[in-house]
Amino acid sequence: MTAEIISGKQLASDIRGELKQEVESLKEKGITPGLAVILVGEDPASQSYVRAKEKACAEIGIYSDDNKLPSDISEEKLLSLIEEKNNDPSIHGILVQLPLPKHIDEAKVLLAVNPDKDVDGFHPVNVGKLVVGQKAFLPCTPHGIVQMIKRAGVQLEGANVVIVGRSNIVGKPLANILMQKSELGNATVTVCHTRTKDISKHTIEADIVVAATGFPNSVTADMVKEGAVVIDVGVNRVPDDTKKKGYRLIGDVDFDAVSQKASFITPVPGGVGPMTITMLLYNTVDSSKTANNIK
Ligand SMILES: Nc1nc(=O)c2c([nH]1)NC[C@@H]1CN(c3ccc(C(=O)N[C@@H](CCC(=O)O)C(=O)O)cc3)C=[N+]21
Ligand SMILES: [Mg+2]
Repeated sequence: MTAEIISGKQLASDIRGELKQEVESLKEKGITPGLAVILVGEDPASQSYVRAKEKACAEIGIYSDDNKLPSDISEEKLLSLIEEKNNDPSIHGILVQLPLPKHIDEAKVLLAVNPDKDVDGFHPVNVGKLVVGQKAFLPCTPHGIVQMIKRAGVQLEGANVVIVGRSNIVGKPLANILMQKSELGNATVTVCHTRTKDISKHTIEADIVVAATGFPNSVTADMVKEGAVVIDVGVNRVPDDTKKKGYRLIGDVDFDAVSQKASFITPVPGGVGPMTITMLLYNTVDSSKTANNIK
C-alpha cells in the first residue's frame, strides 16, 4: 500500500482562509485579535518558529506584539512582562516560546499567564479543564493533529491510537483530547514512552500511530500495521550542505519505508508544523471573541 499524504500545509491554508474572513468581520465590529509573542534567547529553531507565527498573524490580520528578550533576562522581568500583557486589553493571547533558559522556572512562567489568554493551553487551569472535559484552549499541536485526522476522513471513534512520547506539549494533551467523550475523541488511547517495555508491541496494533519522540527514524515500517494512519510530529534538523540553510528537516518517522505500508501519513515539513501555527491563530481569534462576548 502507498499512503496518501495528508498535507498539513494545504489544510492550514484552508483554515487560515476561513480565519482571515472571520478576522475581517471582527474588525468591522472594532475588534482586532492581538497575540503577544514572547521569545527569550537566540535559539535558531525557536527564532524560526516565532518568525513563522508572526508572519501567519500578519497574513490573516491578527495584531502580533513581538517581544524578544535576551537569554540572561531575569525571571522577575519576564514575569512582569507577562503581567503587563495580562492587563493589556488589546492582547487576547500570550505565547511564551518554549524551551526557556535553564535559570528560569518554566512552571512558574506558565502559571503567570492569565488562563483566559493562554492560547497555548499550557496553564494548569486549562490542562485541568481539558482533562475533566470542560471548554478550554486546546494545545495547538495536539489540536492540529486531531483536525488533520478528522479532515482526512479517518474515524476516531473506537480507533486504537498509540502515541509515542509523553511530553506536556504533545503526548499528554493529545491523549486527553482523544479520550474525551466528544467529537474530537472517543478513541482508545495508549501512550508509550522511554520506559515502555516493548513499544512495537503496542504500535503494531494501532489504527493510528502518532510519533512524538524527538528522534529521527524512531518509528519504522516494522512497527506499524498495514493500512495504519501515521502522524509525524518530529521536527529534527539534520546537517545538509546541499541546502542553502545548511540543514534539512526530517520527522520522527522513517517516512520512505512507512509510507509504503500506511494508508495515510503526514510529511515533514508541511505536516503537523503548519497546523500547529494555524491552531494558535484559531485560539487567538476565539479568545478575542470570548473577550467581547461574541459566540
Ligand atoms: N509555547 C510554545 N508553543 C508551541 O506551540 C511550541 C513551542 N512553545 N516550542 C516549540 C514547539 C515546536 N513548534 C512548532 C511550530 C511550527 C513548526 C513549523 O511550522 N514547522 C514547519 C517547518 C519549520 C522550519 O522550516 O523550521 C513544517 O513542519 O513544515 C514546527 C514546530 C511549536 N512549539
Ligand atoms: Mg510541536
